[in-house]
Amino acid sequence: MTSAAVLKSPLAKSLKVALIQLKAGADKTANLAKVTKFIDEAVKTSTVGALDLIMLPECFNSPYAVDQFRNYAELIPTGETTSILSQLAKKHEVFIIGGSIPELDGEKVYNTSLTFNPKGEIIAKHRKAHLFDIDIPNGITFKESISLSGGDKATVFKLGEFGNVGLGICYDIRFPELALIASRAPHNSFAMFYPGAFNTTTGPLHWHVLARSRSIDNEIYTVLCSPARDVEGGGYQAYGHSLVVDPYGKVIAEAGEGEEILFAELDKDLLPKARESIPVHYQRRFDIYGDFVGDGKSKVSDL
Ligand SMILES: O=C(O)CCC(=O)C(=O)O
Repeated sequence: MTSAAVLKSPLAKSLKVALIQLKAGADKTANLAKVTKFIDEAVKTSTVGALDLIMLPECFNSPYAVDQFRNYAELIPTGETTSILSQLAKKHEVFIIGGSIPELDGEKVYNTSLTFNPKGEIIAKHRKAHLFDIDIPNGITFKESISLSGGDKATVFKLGEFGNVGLGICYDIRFPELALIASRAPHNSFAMFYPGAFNTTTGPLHWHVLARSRSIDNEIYTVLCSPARDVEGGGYQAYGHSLVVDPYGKVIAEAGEGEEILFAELDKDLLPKARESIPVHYQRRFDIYGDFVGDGKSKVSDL
């Protein structure tokens, strides 16, 4: 570890974010109108000053249901959701991490997250790589692979002047490798963003622990945006609790269970402080456990 390395933050400028924790129903037009309303409101009511980035939850334009994904799936970039998010990013001159939507590509459907820059251009596209196939007796059974295909790359991209970030979707957070790839050289990301819809069984068990673990493992920010709980709607019950965790692993912002806009500021100076005081970032022993990033074998999207 050199002091020069410690002083250089991968986050060049503090980042002001809003997470939109909304409830999506069966009516896609209503879902998209709600997104527009919430984004307008976030810009107007921000408690952290002018926003740099707005994030949406997983599956914000459709129900989260394996028998519904194909009905709501859109082509990218020609579909209506892509077009609406692009216009909103441009109108408000912010980055938008567009949660995720079902994407149609040939015969396949993916769970896909797009990021737009303040000009409304797509700068990242992540297809959920790890599909949520679980079976917890007396808890929850879900099998995304019935109707979805998995992506085949880790996603890391440049968030303009702020620096690099990594992107995963929900169940992807359980696989620490994506965050490790993003946070290590040559990518040196300052944060992982995960739109996610945990549920009322695995949410209380793992949501906070996983977010804090990704932050502590890599000394980065971890940002999770969930749909709101939908008790009356009766379908899949999202956990809520959208979350921002700092590079020490401390929760700095957390939503409740209902619809809400959560604001947070990612302080650029905290990240090098965390790495300086607990220098695990510089103490890794790839000579002992191998180096799947350094050996060039990881598949990462182009920046
Ligand atoms: O990992 C979990 O417990 C929940 C994952 C999930 O809901 C998803 O991948 O959409």
